[in-house]
Amino acid sequence: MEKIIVRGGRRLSGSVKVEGAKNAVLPVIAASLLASDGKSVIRDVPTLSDVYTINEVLRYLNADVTFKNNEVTVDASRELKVEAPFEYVRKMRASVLVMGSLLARNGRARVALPGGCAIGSRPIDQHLKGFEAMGATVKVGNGFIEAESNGRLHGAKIYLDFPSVGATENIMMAATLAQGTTIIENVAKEPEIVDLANFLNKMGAKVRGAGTGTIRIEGVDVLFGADHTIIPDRIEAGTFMVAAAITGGNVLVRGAVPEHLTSLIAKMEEMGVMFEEEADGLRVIGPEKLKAVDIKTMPHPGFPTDMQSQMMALLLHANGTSMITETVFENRFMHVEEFRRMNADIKIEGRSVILNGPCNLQGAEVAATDLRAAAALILTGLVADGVTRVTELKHLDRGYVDFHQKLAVLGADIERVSAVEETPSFPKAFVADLNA
Ligand SMILES: CC(=O)N[C@H]1[C@@H](OP(=O)(O)OP(=O)(O)OC[C@H]2O[C@@H](n3ccc(=O)[nH]c3=O)[C@H](O)[C@@H]2O)O[C@H](CO)[C@@H](O)[C@@H]1O
Ligand SMILES: C=C(OP(=O)(O)O)C(=O)O
Repeated sequence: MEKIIVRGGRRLSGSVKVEGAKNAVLPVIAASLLASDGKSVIRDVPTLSDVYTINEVLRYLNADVTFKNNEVTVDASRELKVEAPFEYVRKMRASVLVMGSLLARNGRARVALPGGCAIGSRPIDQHLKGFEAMGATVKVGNGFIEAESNGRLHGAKIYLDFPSVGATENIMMAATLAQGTTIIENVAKEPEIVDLANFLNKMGAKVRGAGTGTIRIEGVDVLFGADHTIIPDRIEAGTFMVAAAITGGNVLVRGAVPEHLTSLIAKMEEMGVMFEEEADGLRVIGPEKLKAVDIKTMPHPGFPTDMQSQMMALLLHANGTSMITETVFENRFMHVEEFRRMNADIKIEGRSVILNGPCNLQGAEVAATDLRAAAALILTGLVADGVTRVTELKHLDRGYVDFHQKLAVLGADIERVSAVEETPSFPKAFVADLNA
């Protein structure tokens, strides 16, 4: 088992480069399965364990995939298999995103039921409702969901009960090859949805309205491989914005797109953090004293749930009482107990957390409960008194490339070691192109 060891007390300065977005690249790779002709080239792909997993899923399905120098190429022109087994879905829930493409290409898809995870039960009923509206029959049994259509899917009018990111993506992908027009209402508006729509349109699809509440897709007969560069990761950018702010530092987050980060910037400004837009990114200047604020997570353009735990770390260090309300996931407060181990004054009340800062944060051995919690605990370690040891780094490696090394370059006292010897080691994500 590996650990990240942080010694608190350093102000961060310098610049850090943001990778391509995990939550954009996973659906884009899944969408590349729709091309029965030509190769897709996907650029700025981060070396994350989730990317290796989705590549494995595509290979299992009979696509030809390479991953080198942050570039994924996919040739899905051969006949595809229809099944994504549990071993992949268990590792990464986003494996269910191949379902829309497979159903559209093959008329059949069989994907292991994802089950719950550390942040909630995460059903996929809205994805399935969309497939059914387009003419598929959906059956659930023996741990699998199977969707089948008698011939080609047809266009439909679909209203999502909640603007689910995954359901919007899966239905969009399925609708690209359907006969006729599909209109999806109350869709997710995240920048990753727009990135997926842009990729699909480069493949020959006709998708309009991505980024608004209604998406309209005119089905086409065939899609082709396309060349696409993934948008920068707004959650990684946000995590480094918090790292700068919590240490009272001055950091240029290169590649950060301010329009993707409006709600986070607004909240951090309320806390006293200063921002300067520069040609290649966003400069973040932390104040001497941070002010407490209240936060409620919401679908985009509301405050992102994927920044909730990192902001909790920042608010533990702010002056006053704050409340964080989580409305997107039912159980995304597992990290609260770990923060308590670091002497945080924090309590859960229903879907909210109340915290009183500034806490006299103390280094401790803590375990990451999910990927953003991993980052948040490390951020807390940057200002805690003494040494913080963070374990369960498999979560971190799903979403951050070389996180400790990037922080070290900014001046943090941080290292990653194997737990037994506590000697330096390299994370999986640092080993270039495991799949080459
Ligand atoms: C790979 C990826 O892009 N992951 C992101 C995606 O996850 P994901 O696509 O899983 O998130 P959704 O937007 O679908 O889920 C949001 C909420 O809707 C519920 N729901 C969803 C679908 C459904 O059919 N039924 C249902 O009830 C979920 O349980 C959850 O409570 O968006 C989340 C919300 O911004 C982010 O936290 C994740 O980082
Ligand atoms: C919850 C997240 O991802 P996933 O949906 O892949 O679990 C995340 O990126 O914070």
